[in-house]
Amino acid sequence: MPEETKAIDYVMEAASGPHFSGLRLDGLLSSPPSSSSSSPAHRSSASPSSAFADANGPRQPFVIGVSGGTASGKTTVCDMIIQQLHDHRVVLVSQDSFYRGLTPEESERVHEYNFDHPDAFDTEQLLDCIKKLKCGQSVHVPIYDFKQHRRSSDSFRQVNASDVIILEGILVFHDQRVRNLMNMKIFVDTDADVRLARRIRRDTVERGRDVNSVLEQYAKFVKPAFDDFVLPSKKYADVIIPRGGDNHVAIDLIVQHIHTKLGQHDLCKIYPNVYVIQSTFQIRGMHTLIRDREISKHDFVFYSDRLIRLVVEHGLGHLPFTEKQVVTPTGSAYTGVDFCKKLCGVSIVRSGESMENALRACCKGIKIGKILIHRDGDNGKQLIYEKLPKDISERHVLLLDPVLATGNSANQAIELLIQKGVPESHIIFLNLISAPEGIHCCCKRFPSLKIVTSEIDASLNEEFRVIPGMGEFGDRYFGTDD
Ligand SMILES: Nc1ncnc2c1ncn2[C@@H]1O[C@H](COP(=O)(O)OP(=O)(O)O)[C@@H](O)[C@H]1O
Ligand SMILES: Nc1ccn([C@@H]2O[C@H](COP(=O)(O)O)[C@@H](O)[C@H]2O)c(=O)n1
Ligand SMILES: [Mg+2]
Repeated sequence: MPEETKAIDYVMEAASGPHFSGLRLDGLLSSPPSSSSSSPAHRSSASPSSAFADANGPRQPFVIGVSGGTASGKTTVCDMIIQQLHDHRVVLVSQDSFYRGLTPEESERVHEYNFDHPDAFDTEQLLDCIKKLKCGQSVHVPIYDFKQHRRSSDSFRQVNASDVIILEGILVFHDQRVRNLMNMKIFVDTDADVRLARRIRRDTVERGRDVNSVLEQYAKFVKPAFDDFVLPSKKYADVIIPRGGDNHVAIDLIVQHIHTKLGQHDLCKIYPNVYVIQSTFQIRGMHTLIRDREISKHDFVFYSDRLIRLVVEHGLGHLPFTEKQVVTPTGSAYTGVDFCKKLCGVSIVRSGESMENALRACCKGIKIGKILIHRDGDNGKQLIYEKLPKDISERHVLLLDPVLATGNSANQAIELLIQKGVPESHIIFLNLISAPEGIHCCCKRFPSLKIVTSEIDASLNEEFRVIPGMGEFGDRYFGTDD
């Protein structure tokens, strides 16, 4: 297959194959999403907040390299990707920012300076910057002035930690050490005549050049360096985008791919029945509020309720449905689906009761049973009280508990439901946050159980409390923590 005509999905495949396995990609490697034929819900997952921390320790940002000849549309493509990744934190770092300053002699004879040679860049500084960003540190990126051919001596651009780092520039694939930091490499492939025309327009309008100097520089340095350094680095690309920013299909596919890579928590890969709701800045904002120890009780309840509602809605998406046709007021037929009727909720008392209102708000007249697991003394003995619908074995059960910590109570509750005749696969356990230990505990014992959560936290501490967690949810929600 000629390189120019490489189908985007073919190169995508290459990107997620051996290339990725060779890199540290904690939590970013994904498996294909699974969905049951009767369940319209999509597997999606983790969040901006989990880009750096997950069950297996720090998670690194996703680094994308974008290369291509001058004026091929690199910056334009990056801007489009950033726009479409609106619910993730994305930073753009340009290789141009790392142009070396010129010596006075070089400045005097600037027309003889080759800005397209790899030596024109301070690659050590670029490497240092990307390495720091990968570790979650903020960096100061130089500001380069194309009119003066120098960096600003007194100002920098502060670039903060993010989920996605995009590094763009004509020679970002030239140095192997820089390439090795990238999780995905994109080459913007635009016809040379088009590039030259764009460059003339851009450099005369934006970079203070005249047409003659642009053409001279192009013939003397830009074109030879493209042939010697830029074009040979195209072979390192995972994805080649013909026509740059005009290629909306390619950009959509790239964005989808990045979403998938960012959206997969490791535990979701290990346990295909674990679902983490798709994170947005709204969801992250709500988590930030309810985890804040200083929040008022009123706000804690308000934002918990909002989040619980989202988890419940997502959980309902995993229920089976039947096809249903209705006639609209225009007299036309609309083919849709009918909700699953054989359904009930079961809350694990007491904190699970905080989720009952959201369930009632979503499912009119739903029956809700209760399970109370009571520790009897210090000998590990537990008493279980239950009040469950009589026909529970015929129902799908939404089991409610806002925090999954060790998984012990959840396992007892699930065991009881199974004893009552509920098939394991008919139980959906809904919670706001889950500790990895709890997920392991429940999913190993009940592999057909589904878990829907809004965030997976880092771990449990020695006191078996979820970290960072949100404290005693029931006490905070019902106001008994004073
Ligand atoms: N698809 C396009 N159609 C028309 N003009 C474009 C297109 N892509 C980029 N340009 C213009 O061409 C110039 C170079 O694009 P840019 O994205 O800055 O390229 P690069 O970063 O590769 O040098 C800019 O002035 C930009 O507005
Ligand atoms: N002082 C400078 C520095 C760089 N250039 C040219 O910029 C091109 C790279 O930027 P793109 O956005 O086009 O990728 C490169 O080809 C250099 O020739 C310059 O003209 N003056
Ligand atoms: Mg550019």
